[in-house]
Amino acid sequence: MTATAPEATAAAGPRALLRLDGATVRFGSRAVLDAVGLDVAEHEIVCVLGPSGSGKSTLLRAVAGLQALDSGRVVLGGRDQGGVPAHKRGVGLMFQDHQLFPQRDVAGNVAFGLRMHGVPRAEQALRVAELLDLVGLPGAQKRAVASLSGGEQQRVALARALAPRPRLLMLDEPLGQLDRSLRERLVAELRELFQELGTTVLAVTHDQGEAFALADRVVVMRDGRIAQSGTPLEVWRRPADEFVARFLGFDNVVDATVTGPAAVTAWGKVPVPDGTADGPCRLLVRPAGVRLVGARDGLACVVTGRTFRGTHVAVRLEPVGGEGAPRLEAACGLRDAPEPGARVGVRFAVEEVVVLRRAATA
Ligand SMILES: Nc1ncnc2c1ncn2[C@@H]1O[C@H](COP(=O)(O)OP(=O)(O)OP(=O)(O)O)[C@@H](O)[C@H]1O
Repeated sequence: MTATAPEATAAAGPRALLRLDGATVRFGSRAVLDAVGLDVAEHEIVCVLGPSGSGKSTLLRAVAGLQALDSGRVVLGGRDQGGVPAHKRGVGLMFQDHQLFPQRDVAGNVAFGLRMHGVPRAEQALRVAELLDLVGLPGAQKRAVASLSGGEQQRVALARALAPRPRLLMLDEPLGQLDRSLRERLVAELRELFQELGTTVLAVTHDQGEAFALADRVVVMRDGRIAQSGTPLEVWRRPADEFVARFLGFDNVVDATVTGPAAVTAWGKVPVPDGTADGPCRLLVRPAGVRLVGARDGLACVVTGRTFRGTHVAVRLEPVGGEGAPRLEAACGLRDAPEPGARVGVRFAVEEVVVLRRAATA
């Protein structure tokens, strides 16, 4: 049975460098990759995102040739990779724990793939110098790996993966071990670097911030299937179903019955976008669409908490007296956020309302 979302196969068209077609991996009776269809276009940066155990690493390993498929195909550059061993696939891999060789210096690590390919020594040295410049470690050839910081080691690992000029670079939680501020800086640098080099990248991460900052296209996985595929903006603005919405941290989700321009919900009437079909559905209201008004207006709520998020304050709200009405989160300006305990009214802004597809049951 093919359970791939329709968006999953549509993105890249005939210029796909990588195509997965019905890719399935089973461990025992469980399909860890379940008929996955995915195209990655030349020069595209695709990030696969999903909770732990959703099959992200298995997908990478299958593309790399480190995990055999039970059915389906991996096609690279138009060629079916069935039977092609990992070292002949021309893909670069960088793993979370970056596995540098501790007994070799930086140059020895970066040149590893070049030595394997029999590149002459003088050429190796030139390429190593070029790559160290590129990743922001000029002149680091002779440094011992153990003397490098985590971020520097990550850059060496990246230089090593890029050295043989792989046609596809695959990153598994590339920045997983690093602290948040370094990760944010490196992810922006990585994106610029890949764009400059025209590298085609397939990365997996469970960190949505990382995926959204790095990718041209985000693929959200759930239980071995693709739940949604789209540009970061598309996925952010229109999460396809409740699973994706909640995975992105959107928890203002409620049962609704649509009649014309509004839906009846446990929060009262919520306006819905033009063209929404009448009938029952699940609705998401992004926090930016939960507008606080005077306590006598709209849905009566009490503020139960607030968290500063840098650019805004996330205000948690408990509807008052609404039988079973789910809690809400509102995004408020830094100066407008009410205190915990305050009574407020809530109105909903239609531009932040999303009708969710029913998630396929896992
Ligand atoms: N060799 C194996 N034998 C049996 N089960 C396996 C094997 N490799 C992976 N699995 C199982 O397959 C599922 C998917 O694993 P995978 O590593 O692909 O997930 P993931 O999304 O990358 O998770 P994480 O984010 O935790 O790395 C998990 O439940 C895992 O336990």
